[in-house]
Amino acid sequence: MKQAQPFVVGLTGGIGSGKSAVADLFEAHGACIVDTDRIAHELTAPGGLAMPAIRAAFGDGVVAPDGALNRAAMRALAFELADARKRLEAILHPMIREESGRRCREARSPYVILAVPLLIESGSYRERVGRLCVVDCPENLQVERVMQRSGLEESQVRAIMAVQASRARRLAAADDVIDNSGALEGLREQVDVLHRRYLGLAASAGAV
Ligand SMILES: CC(C)(COP(=O)(O)OP(=O)(O)OC[C@H]1O[C@@H](n2cnc3c(N)ncnc32)[C@H](O)[C@@H]1O)[C@@H](O)C(=O)NCCC(=O)NCCS
Ligand SMILES: Nc1ncnc2c1ncn2[C@@H]1O[C@H](COP(=O)(O)OP(=O)(O)OP(=O)(O)O)[C@@H](O)[C@H]1O
Repeated sequence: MKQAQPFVVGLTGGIGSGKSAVADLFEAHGACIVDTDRIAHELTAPGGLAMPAIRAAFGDGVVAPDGALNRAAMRALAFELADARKRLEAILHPMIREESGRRCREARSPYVILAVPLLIESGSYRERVGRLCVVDCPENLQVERVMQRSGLEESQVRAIMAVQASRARRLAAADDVIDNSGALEGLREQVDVLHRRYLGLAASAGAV
């Protein structure tokens, strides 16, 4: 008999909005998490499947001595030159799509959280999800939190935000919105409510 597929909930939000913090809370409820940022990092780790193509496209300057992607060098290229970003995405995105699809199919929880920063921007992910959950906070908080976490300058964070969907566009596409404009503790209760909702949706969809 064919194995039922888990119900897929797409989780998105701008850089630093709090997707990882939210995903951790869903995981604590037993949901499988498929995180495309994590897959992108795996593909670009030492020996990563994407590294030969990245080296061929951009040269040794974007490769660290251990063979991993030199993320700072690549970031400088990708968020300053649209053409470089497109070439990087053309290498990574098909690999990320394939691997995230495989992980979703193999997930064995009633619903799976598919965390994708560029979900709104990408039609192929929207087709894949049964529900779209957006983590939202004001842009100045995104900037503040990313600067604190990564040591990037404000202009660097804003350059990344400039190539992402706007807050308004994300909110317009959302089925569910998690407000992360307050303290981290405020997330738990919102995730509890959504967890129950997603269990119900998964059951009606006939997922495992
Ligand atoms: C340019 C790179 C090397 C910079 O690495 P860095 O360690 O600084 O960032 P990291 O990968 O952890 O991503 C952090 C955040 O940046 C944003 N971001 C990353 N890539 C992109 C992109 N192509 N377009 C818009 N925003 C992006 C997302 O919000 C993401 O959560 C890296 O982001 C990358 O390889 N990007 C291309 C792959 C991609 O599109 N990843 C997004 C997930 S599908
Ligand atoms: N409500 C909050 N209050 C204070 N700090 C927060 C809050 N939510 C998230 N953070 C912090 O902000 C940073 C970004 O959060 P998180 O990594 O969850 O976002 P993200 O959307 O996954 O980011 P990215 O797009 O860069 O992967 C982290 O350092 C996190 O600990």
